Amino acid sequence: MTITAAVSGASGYAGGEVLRLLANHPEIEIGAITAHSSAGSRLGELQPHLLPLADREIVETTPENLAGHDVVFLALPHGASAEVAAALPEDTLVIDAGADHRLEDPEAWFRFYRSEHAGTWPYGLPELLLGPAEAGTAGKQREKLRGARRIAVPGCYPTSVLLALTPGFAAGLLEPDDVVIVSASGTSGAGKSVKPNLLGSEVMGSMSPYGVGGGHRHTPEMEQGLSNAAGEPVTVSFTPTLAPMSRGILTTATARVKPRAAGDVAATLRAAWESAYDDEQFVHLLRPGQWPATQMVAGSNNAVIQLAYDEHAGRVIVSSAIDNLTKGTAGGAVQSMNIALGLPEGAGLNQLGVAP
Ligand SMILES: NC(=O)C1=CN([C@@H]2O[C@H](COP(=O)(O)OP(=O)(O)OC[C@H]3O[C@@H](n4cnc5c(N)ncnc54)[C@H](OP(=O)(O)O)[C@@H]3O)[C@@H](O)[C@H]2O)C=CC1
Ligand SMILES: CC(=O)N[C@@H](CCC(=O)OP(=O)(O)O)C(=O)O
Repeated sequence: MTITAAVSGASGYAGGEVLRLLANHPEIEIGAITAHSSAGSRLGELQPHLLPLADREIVETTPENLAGHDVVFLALPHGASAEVAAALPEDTLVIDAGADHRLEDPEAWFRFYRSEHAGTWPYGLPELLLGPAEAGTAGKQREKLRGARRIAVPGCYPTSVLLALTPGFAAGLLEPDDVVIVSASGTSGAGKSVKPNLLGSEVMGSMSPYGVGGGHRHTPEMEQGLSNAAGEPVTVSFTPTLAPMSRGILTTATARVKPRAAGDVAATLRAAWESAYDDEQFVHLLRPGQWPATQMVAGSNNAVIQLAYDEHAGRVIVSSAIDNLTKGTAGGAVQSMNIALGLPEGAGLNQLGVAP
């Protein structure tokens, strides 16, 4: 039986990437392609790389146009998806790439988004460790996605950070109050609309931080996933930076190691990350000494991770690289769809990185 999928926000970066992946998905037929101000245009005018879909018409994002599909992907600005989703039948699989349904705590939502919380949906990060290994609750998020009909895809920075740090927290090896994270993102993370700080002349050959001082809205999403894994509240200091590249996130996260990780600390740390990801097809712990680079994963659903123990400072340093539009958005969305529908988890996601 053919599975039909509608994609909203199809003129944008996230929606375009969902379409790129679905065009190669063996089980999916692409149905309605919707957006807003570009409704009435041909997809080829806005997404010229999606050659097989170039003649398809973009229509307005309305419940009527999204009706009648098995799956609906929402890649809309924050605040727009809750209303659209509420008008869709409960048995339609709705996968939201936006932030509206990611957070469990309405107060944290209000603090960072200044609007009413729309609710919490199962979080679309299948490899996420759910709790401390010692408490015997350390299943993974994929179990919560099987059969789900509403899924909230993580933010791109939280994907890179949670994959990097949850193994250490779930294993009880890291102090919860001394976590420092710096991530560099490609400019596509900010979406397609024109912003002065994203003009080529501002970005090319230059890097700068933004959202400095704990203000970035992904902070509570990171703390939510890390606290659940640790079984105790985790506080992070997160600073994003903008890098002169179109795609990719490189995260460097450091945390103080608990005294209980005595003995060969480096080996204890590595064993925790190995056991978390040994069986994963998309999350790869690199060979010792090899460090992540965004090119390794460009256009692919893979995440690459490496860690080192800094004995002098008593800290673990974890580096992760993802493609913000693939594993960080559309790839995570398609992977979650596969799990929800009982398809092979990697269907349509076998692309490798394109380095150099
Ligand atoms: N870029 C990234 O790396 C990531 C993005 N996301 C999330 O995905 C979502 C889309 O982001 P991104 O693709 O980057 O953004 P873009 O600005 O590139 O695209 C936004 C899309 O939303 C459509 N749109 C705008 N306003 C409305 C509206 N009122 N009703 C319906 N559609 C509307 C636009 O249509 P039109 O052009 O026709 O007006 C366009 O298709 C956001 O929630 C973002 O947070 C999540 C993770 C990573
Ligand atoms: C470079 C850049 O600007 N990145 C975006 C994050 C993109 C993303 O994942 O965000 P959502 O939570 O909106 O889905 C930002 O910092 O706002």
